Amino acid sequence: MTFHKYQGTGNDFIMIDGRQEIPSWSQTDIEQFCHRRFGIGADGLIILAPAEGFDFRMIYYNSDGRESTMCGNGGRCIAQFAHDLGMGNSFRFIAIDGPHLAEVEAKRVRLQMIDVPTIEARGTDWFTDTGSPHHVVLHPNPDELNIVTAARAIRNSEPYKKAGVNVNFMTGEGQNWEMRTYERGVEDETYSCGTGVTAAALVAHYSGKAPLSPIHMRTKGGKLSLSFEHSPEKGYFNIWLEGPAEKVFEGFAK
Ligand SMILES: N[C@@H](CCC[C@H](N)C(=O)O)C(=O)O
Repeated sequence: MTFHKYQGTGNDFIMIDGRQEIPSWSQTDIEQFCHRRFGIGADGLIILAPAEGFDFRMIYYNSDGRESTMCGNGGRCIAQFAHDLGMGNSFRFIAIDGPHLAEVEAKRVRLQMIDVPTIEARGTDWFTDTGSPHHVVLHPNPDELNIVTAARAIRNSEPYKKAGVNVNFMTGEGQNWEMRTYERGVEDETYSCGTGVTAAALVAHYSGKAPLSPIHMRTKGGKLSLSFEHSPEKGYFNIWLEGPAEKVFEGFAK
């Protein structure tokens, strides 16, 4: 099979052009492709497939080989992939959480995220769904945290235990924030998470610590920005995630 490798702020994906044929791989196959020692290595695998009425469909698998919910960095990378395949500069595609718009310019991609009507307080933390489920913790110094231990304790507790959750630790004020993310389905820290940045930035605004859009979020793999509008009736809407996305290499795997 021919594959392409993309990264968006260090969140990395195996990208497959499924326009002619959609591969029918097992969970074990995909887990093996994503393995960083015995495979190509990636946080996830994405298939660009045809979709009637849209430029393409995004099919996303976590590195555990299971199909999952929306991936924001994956959505930005697949738009860059579509651009590199000669499909244009702006796209309307369908993903598991619904339609998305994306705009590509000079290896930067803006992706419209789904509306987020609600953010729930969970003790002193927060929960929201930005296409994928995210638990958000305001933490004074995420850099000093043993993130795997801290995140797994939350991920494996109620109410998340069965379906899992992504866990984010963030700090900052005003328009400049930083965060670290533990991803469900990778079951480890990743360098960045687009739906996680979206969740964290919206929580920063909702909790009153970041009154203005856009919010700039530094992740382990680079900076992403989130712009949005908010009203008490609708919650968050017109949400755009922006940052770098690029092809790293392509190859052939047996
Ligand atoms: N890396 C992603 C999130 C991918 C989905 C997540 N691991 C889940 O299963 O919820 C992103 O950039 O949003």
